[in-house]
Amino acid sequence: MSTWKSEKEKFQLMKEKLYTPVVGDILDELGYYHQFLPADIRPLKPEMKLAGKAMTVLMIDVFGPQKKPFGLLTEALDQLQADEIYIAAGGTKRCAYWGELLTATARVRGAAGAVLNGWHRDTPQVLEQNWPVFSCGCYAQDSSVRTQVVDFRCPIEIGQVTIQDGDLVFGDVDGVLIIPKDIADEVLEKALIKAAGEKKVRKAIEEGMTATKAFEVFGIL
Ligand SMILES: O=C([O-])CC(=O)C(=O)O
Ligand SMILES: [Mg+2]
Repeated sequence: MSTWKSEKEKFQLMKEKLYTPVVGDILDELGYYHQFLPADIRPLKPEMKLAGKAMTVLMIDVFGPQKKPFGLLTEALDQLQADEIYIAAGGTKRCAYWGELLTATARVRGAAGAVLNGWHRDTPQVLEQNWPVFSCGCYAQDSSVRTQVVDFRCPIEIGQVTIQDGDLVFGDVDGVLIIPKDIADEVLEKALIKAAGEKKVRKAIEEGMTATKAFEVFGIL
């Protein structure tokens, strides 16, 4: 019996009660050592948080005008589902992979956010939509003559992490974690327990307990 009644409630709970450090600790505990995306993938604003299911997107470099500009980009966007996160990788980051109009398209479909192993552009127009975008930073160079989406809902890799379509994506100011779908519920239940434990440790320390004693008593740091 899980702590949440629906997927929606699960993602809400993740955003309210969990933070990436505590979930990363549980993944380590279970032997999953390579689940954090590289540290240069950051939220546009520190308070942005995202939790949802990966909708994976594969990009490549192209050079010059294309027979089908952007490749399968619009098709990928138009089949995004509620609570999914558009997560794109591939190519050598020669241009923006995301912007104002892509944000609007994904947002009105109920998608939960975007994660790019690349740049975004239209920063003020993305920020005013108040919707979580995580990227390597901003750079306005256009994509139409430099990249294409060649596939989606296929495996992708970012840094040391392999991401399958449907894996859980969890992001906050400290980074972005990929939680493999087969172990996600176990990881989240354990993380909720650890987060509650961390609160107790902090309280004990604030009331005078030494770090050594706290670790001995609670086994958490
Ligand atoms: O063309 C792009 O790379 C993205 C863009 O400007 C937008 O979404 O508005
Ligand atoms: Mg634009």
